[in-house]
Amino acid sequence: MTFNVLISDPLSEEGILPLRLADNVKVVIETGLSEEDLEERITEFDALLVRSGTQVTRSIINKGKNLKIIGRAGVGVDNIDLNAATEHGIIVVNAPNGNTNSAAEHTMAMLMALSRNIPQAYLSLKEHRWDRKKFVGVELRDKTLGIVGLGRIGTEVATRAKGQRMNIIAYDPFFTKEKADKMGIGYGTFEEVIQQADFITVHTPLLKETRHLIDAKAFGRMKDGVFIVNCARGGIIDEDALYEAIVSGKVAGAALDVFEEEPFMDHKLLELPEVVATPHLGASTVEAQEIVAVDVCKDVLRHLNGESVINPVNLPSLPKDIMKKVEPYFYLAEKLGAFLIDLVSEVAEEINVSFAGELYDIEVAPITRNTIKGILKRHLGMHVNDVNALYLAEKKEIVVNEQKTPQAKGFTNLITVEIKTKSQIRKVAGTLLNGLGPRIVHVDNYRVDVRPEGHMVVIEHIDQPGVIGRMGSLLGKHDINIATMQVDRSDRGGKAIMILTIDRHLDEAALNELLQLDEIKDVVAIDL
Ligand SMILES: NC(=O)c1ccc[n+]([C@@H]2O[C@H](COP(=O)([O-])OP(=O)(O)OC[C@H]3O[C@@H](n4cnc5c(N)ncnc54)[C@H](O)[C@@H]3O)[C@@H](O)[C@H]2O)c1
Ligand SMILES: O=C(O)[C@H](O)COP(=O)(O)O
Repeated sequence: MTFNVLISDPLSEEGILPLRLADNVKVVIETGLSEEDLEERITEFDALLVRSGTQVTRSIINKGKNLKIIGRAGVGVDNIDLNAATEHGIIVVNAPNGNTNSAAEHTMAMLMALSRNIPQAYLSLKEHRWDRKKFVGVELRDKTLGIVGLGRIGTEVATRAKGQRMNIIAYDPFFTKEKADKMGIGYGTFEEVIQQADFITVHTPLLKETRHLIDAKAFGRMKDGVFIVNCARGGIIDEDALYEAIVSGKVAGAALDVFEEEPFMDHKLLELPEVVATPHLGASTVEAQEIVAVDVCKDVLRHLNGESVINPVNLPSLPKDIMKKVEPYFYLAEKLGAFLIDLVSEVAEEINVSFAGELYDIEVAPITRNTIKGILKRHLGMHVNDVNALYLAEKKEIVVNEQKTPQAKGFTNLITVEIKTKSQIRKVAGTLLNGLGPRIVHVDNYRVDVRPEGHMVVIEHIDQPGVIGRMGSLLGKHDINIATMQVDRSDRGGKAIMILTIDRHLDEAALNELLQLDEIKDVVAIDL
């Protein structure tokens, strides 16, 4: 099978080599497409690769009938409708580490350009003026740099600004006084940072919570003559409020790499001589572009080839060593879910997934996702996947619970899946046997030992002599060969269960005839 990959923003040619070298991938590069063009083109593609230039809207995602993955060669995913992607089961990956250094260096360049009026002075020279008085700057040394958002880039900026002998004070919801002491920088609340800083630089993502984080009210609390730097995202700073703050003299100057609307040709902020600006160049270095493109292309390839990705955005990511521990359980978990839902004859209202034994100590959320996927696929079809399984369960108003216990009833590991409906509770448990693979070991309260694969029949019957023989002859009459059989009972002469694996699907005629046998109470055909 060949996968079609569309690249709709300029990506480093060296960076996309992994895709070009893959023999199951066809790469198409088409940049500058309008939303309408992309809606039309996207239908034939399995993967879409973008930078910040392409707005991947819900309507584009809706049209992406074959779309399996959207790759962002960079950090910010605010140009991608993540909810729409998740609902459609499309995984979004980014390349969060590749441009950290470049963005931090660009921030420092902007900070210095701002403090020493370099762009304005250069322009003046170009216009044949030798003007020294107009461009007297300020030093960075001993000034306080307020950093809002101390993630990858914020941290790198802090290190570099210390080298400029600046005092740093930072705010981030995940930053503590202890961490600040270790880094040798100051810690403050958002209010403290913006009140104490001579220069403020923002390094948060653009989220609902960070949109206009720096607004007129925030400017009002800052020192007079403060300098502002934004090399993160347009929209974190309210541009109208910034304009007013500069005109009023509250803000001495601003260095901006990013804007609320991009691209643009005219911007009122650029009319102000106190503003220095670049057209979103923070990640635009040869080095960063090569790394982000390689990283994202490799993840796209992994996903298309059915492997786990390294940098998922709409799925929690797991470190490699943990993934190695949980991945072997995915198949068992999905099959347990698929097996159980076929035994349930009403709408599932609650799904409880319990993990025991060695699973007690590991991150089981991805295993739960696979169970839910197995359950939902039965009725919702193949488009259910790891990305949208939990979202779809929530949409169907199914409560999903996850539990853990150290005791595994004699097994080294045990996954128990229980489905509650209005009037039923059914459960199945399975284990991964060392060297022997997955097994179903409990169905309701019966003990069995069945490989969860192929064509199966679950028969609930009364424990009476001859029932197995009658059932066997009936299947024989329908030319259905029994490969394995497991039987267990509640008590002698009581309720019992039979699980058969057979060589072909149990057709309706055979199923109905089985139901005619007096001792047989229920028959379910399951194909895993
Ligand atoms: N100009 C460019 O070309 C360029 C290049 C790379 C990254 N960026 C942008 O820079 C930003 C940061 O990137 P990163 O790689 O450092 O991301 P990151 O995820 O490592 O760091 C972001 C930090 O912001 C913090 N944060 C979130 N909400 C906050 C709030 N309300 N107040 C304070 N802190 C908050 C988070 O806790 C996190 O630590 C992103 O918006 C990214 O898109 C821009
Ligand atoms: O979020 C990012 O990674 C940067 O804003 C870079 O954007 P770009 O890939 O469009 O340069």
